[in-house]
Amino acid sequence: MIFGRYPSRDKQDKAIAVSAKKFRSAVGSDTSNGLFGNMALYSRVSGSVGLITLQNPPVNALSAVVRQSLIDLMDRALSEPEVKSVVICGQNGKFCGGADIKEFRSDMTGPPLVPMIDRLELSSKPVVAAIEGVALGGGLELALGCHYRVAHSKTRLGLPEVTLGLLPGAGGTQRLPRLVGIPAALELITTGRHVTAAEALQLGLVDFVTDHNTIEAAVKLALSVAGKSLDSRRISTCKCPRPPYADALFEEAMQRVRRSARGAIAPVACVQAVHAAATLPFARGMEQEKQLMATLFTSGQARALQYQFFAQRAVSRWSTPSGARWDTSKPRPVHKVAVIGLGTMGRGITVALAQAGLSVVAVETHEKQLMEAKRVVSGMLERGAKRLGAPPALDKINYSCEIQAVADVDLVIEAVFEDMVVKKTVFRQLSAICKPGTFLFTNTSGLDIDELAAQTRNPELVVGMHFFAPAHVMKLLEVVYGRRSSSQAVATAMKIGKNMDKISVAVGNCSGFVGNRMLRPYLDQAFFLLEEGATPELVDQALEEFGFAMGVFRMSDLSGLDIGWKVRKAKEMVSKTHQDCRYSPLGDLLCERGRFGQKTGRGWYQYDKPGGRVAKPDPWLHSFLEKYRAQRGFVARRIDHQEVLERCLYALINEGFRILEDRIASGPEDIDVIYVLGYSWPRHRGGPMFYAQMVGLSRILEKLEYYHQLHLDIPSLQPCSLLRKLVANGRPPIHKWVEVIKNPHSHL
Ligand SMILES: C/C=C(\C)C(=O)SCCNC(=O)CCNC(=O)[C@H](O)C(C)(C)COP(=O)(O)OP(=O)(O)OC[C@H]1O[C@@H](n2cnc3c(N)ncnc32)[C@H](O)[C@@H]1OP(=O)(O)O
Repeated sequence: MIFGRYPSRDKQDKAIAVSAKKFRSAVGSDTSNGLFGNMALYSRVSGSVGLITLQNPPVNALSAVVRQSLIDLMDRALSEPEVKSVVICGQNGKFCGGADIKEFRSDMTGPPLVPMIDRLELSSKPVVAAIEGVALGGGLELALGCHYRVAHSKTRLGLPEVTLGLLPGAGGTQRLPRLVGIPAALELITTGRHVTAAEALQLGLVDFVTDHNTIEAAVKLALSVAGKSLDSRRISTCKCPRPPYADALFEEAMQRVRRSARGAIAPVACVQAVHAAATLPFARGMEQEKQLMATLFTSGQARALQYQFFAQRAVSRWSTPSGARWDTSKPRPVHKVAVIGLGTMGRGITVALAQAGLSVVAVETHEKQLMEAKRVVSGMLERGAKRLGAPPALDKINYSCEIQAVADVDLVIEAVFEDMVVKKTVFRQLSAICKPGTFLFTNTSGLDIDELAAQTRNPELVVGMHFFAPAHVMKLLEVVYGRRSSSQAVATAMKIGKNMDKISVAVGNCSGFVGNRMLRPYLDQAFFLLEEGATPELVDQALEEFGFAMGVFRMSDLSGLDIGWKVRKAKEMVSKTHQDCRYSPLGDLLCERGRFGQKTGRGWYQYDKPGGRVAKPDPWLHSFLEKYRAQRGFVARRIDHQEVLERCLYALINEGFRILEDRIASGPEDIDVIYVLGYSWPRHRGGPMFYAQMVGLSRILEKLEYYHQLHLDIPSLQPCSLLRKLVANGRPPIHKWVEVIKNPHSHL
């Protein structure tokens, strides 16, 4: 079980591509002497070709048993005199998803990958990789050890190890640049980007691409190259092509990864490893790769990134406190969806739905706005289609000014203005117009789902969908179940999210849900720090050094200070007197002066013009802060980066524990996925709850207690009782937290 979730169903792919099995029977091959290695199959096809099929569902990962089987079966192929060449393929139309990432968390056993691939390359008989589906990480490195590579046209290839905090440590950093050149190798290895078969062919990464039976094509090639010299086919023996501008290339790559990686160490190590390929003989380059890998492999960043990899998959196995679960709740089929309100969010949602192949009725009440929305949506679809090389899904959308147009849809996503009164009116209308059983989903960033559901005849059909802007681009979707949402409605929302290529996280209903609820104490601390003597520059610098793409104030300037101001005014926070509980009016005061951020050219920073993007420290703001402090009795003191991080991040984490305790999120992975995908939490730090574990729960508790004692008027700094309980329970690892939450008397 991973991270305390339900284990996934065996996701054996019903392969589209013709499988090795089918091919074997099609060519009437010699399977009678087939031998089952533990997780690879050996057979002889076309008389003289040894066919090795990796068999480790769902992605044929190179686990210890697979590696051993591969070695045994290669030995067998080499020892059989009738066998003149070898083809390696993967079961179920997937070549190989790489090393088994689950093994990284335990003591590695079984034969290592590097000598296995070296041995393969040294084989006296030609080895052809028949690549279908995916060849990723160790899977591609295995293919690079083969002498020839044949790929199906639908295959994706890549070295995504950097996204797991690693480098392609099975020779990938040394063989890839020798094969495709330094510029392409640098780009692929430092980004982990997958390439299509067509691009792979262009790069020289594969020798041949087929639309037909890949194994048949590979066997044909294997037959044709049998007995031929392999000297030029062993990549490790090739010289790495070194362009004259190589030094500048490495310099530029290093600068790029340092800039974009924001403290992540793996991309830097990737550049260093490729540099070794360019400057050292293969064996010494491999030594360098090994050394760099050793540092990465045990790093906290690798643990964090691998945790995030599994967390993003675990969130699909959702559950609610009332007992609804992913594996017992069936989504209802949805063919036609309506989107109500075609502002920025509604347009993005319309695009995402149409791109997912759903029929969409897009509704906006005013003709002029409808036409404008149609123009923008069509443009977005056309640009997206161009990128993907597919036709735009323009005909999937019908535009209407009439809300009655939604009468026959299966599902509505309401995306009108974020205002409870407006939304309630729309929900009452929808409830009256829609056919019975229509799901009514609302796009909201924090409004009460139960209050909206109460406006309808069937509150069980109502679910919240918190999209993130731009809605057709951002991967995250918070699916918010209310008190009365049916499990079918939740399952349907999760399924629609998946269809739109989102990572959906099911969360409970509360003000701000998970993401925005945790943001509140974080923002509050940032304001309080300004009151106590910090500047926006200092706070932002601390957060950016931590790994956020933008500090809180630069982010606030970008999104517009007026948005939060409107919300605070609606909640009457601006006008209220705050007696027991500290409230900073700094944001409100800036808005009152027309400083809305980038759009007005002034906010927490100054910009050269309204709409300008380069933030510069603003002397006006510094003197404004001084006057503010003097008027309100704050004595400015020196604040360092450590305090900024502790106050902002620990307050946010504390709210995360409250969310877990309230069962709004069903596990820490939910929170961590939401923060990494929706709030730019640095991925190499895993997410706020994973970070809390890395820092140590006792330390977080101790620091919160300390700051709370200093600021008794800030309740969000008061340590949550779940945090205390976890510390009292001996600080269990993150995957055991759920046990403590579910069983308050648990003694782990
Ligand atoms: C040194 C390091 C070396 C040599 C490496 O090779 S590191 C691994 C490099 N490979 C990768 O990073 C590939 C990771 N996998 C994927 O990108 C995708 O899973 C996929 C493109 C291969 C397939 O995608 P999809 O069809 O959408 O399926 P899922 O992503 O949902 O995955 C299905 C389940 O398989 C588990 N999985 C996938 N890859 C691996 C792996 N390499 N090792 C172990 N397990 C893997 C994945 O976690 C899913 O299972 P659950 O988590 O849902 O239980």
